[in-house]
Amino acid sequence: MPQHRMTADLPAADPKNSAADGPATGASVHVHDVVRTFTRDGETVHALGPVSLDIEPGEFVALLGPSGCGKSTLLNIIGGLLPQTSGVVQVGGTDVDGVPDEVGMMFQKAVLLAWRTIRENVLLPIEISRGRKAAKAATPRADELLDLVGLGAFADKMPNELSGGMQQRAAICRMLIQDPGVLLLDEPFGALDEFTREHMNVELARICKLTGRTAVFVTHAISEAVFLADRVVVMSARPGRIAGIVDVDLIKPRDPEVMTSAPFQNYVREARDLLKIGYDAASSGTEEH
Ligand SMILES: Nc1ncnc2c1ncn2[C@@H]1O[C@H](COP(=O)(O)OP(=O)(O)OP(=O)(O)O)[C@@H](O)[C@H]1O
Repeated sequence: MPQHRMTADLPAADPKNSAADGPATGASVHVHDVVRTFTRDGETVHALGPVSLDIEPGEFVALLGPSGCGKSTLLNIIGGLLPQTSGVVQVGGTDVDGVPDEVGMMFQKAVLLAWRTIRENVLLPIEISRGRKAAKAATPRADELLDLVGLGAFADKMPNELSGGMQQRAAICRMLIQDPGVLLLDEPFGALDEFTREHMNVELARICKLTGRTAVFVTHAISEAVFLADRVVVMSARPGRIAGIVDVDLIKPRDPEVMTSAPFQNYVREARDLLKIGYDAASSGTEEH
């Protein structure tokens, strides 16, 4: 990390802090018999499905599965970035056709614009969708969100002055600025060191609990999935299907200490067994192309 970069501690959880209050609850997600194929070198690649999944408003779902099983494909279909080949996808009860207003997305890289300040980056989605005037009017809200993730003092800094974890926190604010009911997160902290990643997961869980938003979180990491989720949806190797679902009945908010507990380890084992079933099914010849 260059020396001029700054770091900031996350603020302690404050139940009274309502800066990220958006809709009272998150939106539902409905996925029914969704299939996605791609054409590669003239051949059809069966990447996903059929997959069916219903996610309740305010629920936190982790999509867990081996590399290439179609997790990102499913997330991008829910987020309207990629059309399904067949099947039905609804967010908030409405068919997905393009990126729904209710959806906010976050990826492994924060991809902040280098020539805009942190605050201006957070305001970018509003500027794109509703213009500069609306973005200016939303400045107090951007500052509230930056406060919420401990970046209040960094609003006027440029992205290259912040550490990777701080840039991801700014990306969380950018995702929340339009008050989306559903957060779609594709390995958002995968590029961060383990300690920062753990902090970010605690922070994300806190924001989701505080605001009641629905979240769909893609990960390869079993313990991360169990730590964050109400339900861990385990996918089999390509073509990705649901191998099974683990209901995680651990009180929230969760402290990282919970990871050493016996119930947590049991959930991890359950998810690992389901992953193994998915691998075995794929390697025994049921995998399609
Ligand atoms: N645009 C595309 N064209 C052709 N094949 C694709 C395309 N996008 C994805 N695929 C294939 O679909 C399958 C699923 O890809 P996807 O990225 O959704 O998997 P994933 O589970 O998210 O993987 P990872 O965990 O490694 O990111 C892979 O075999 C991938 O190569």
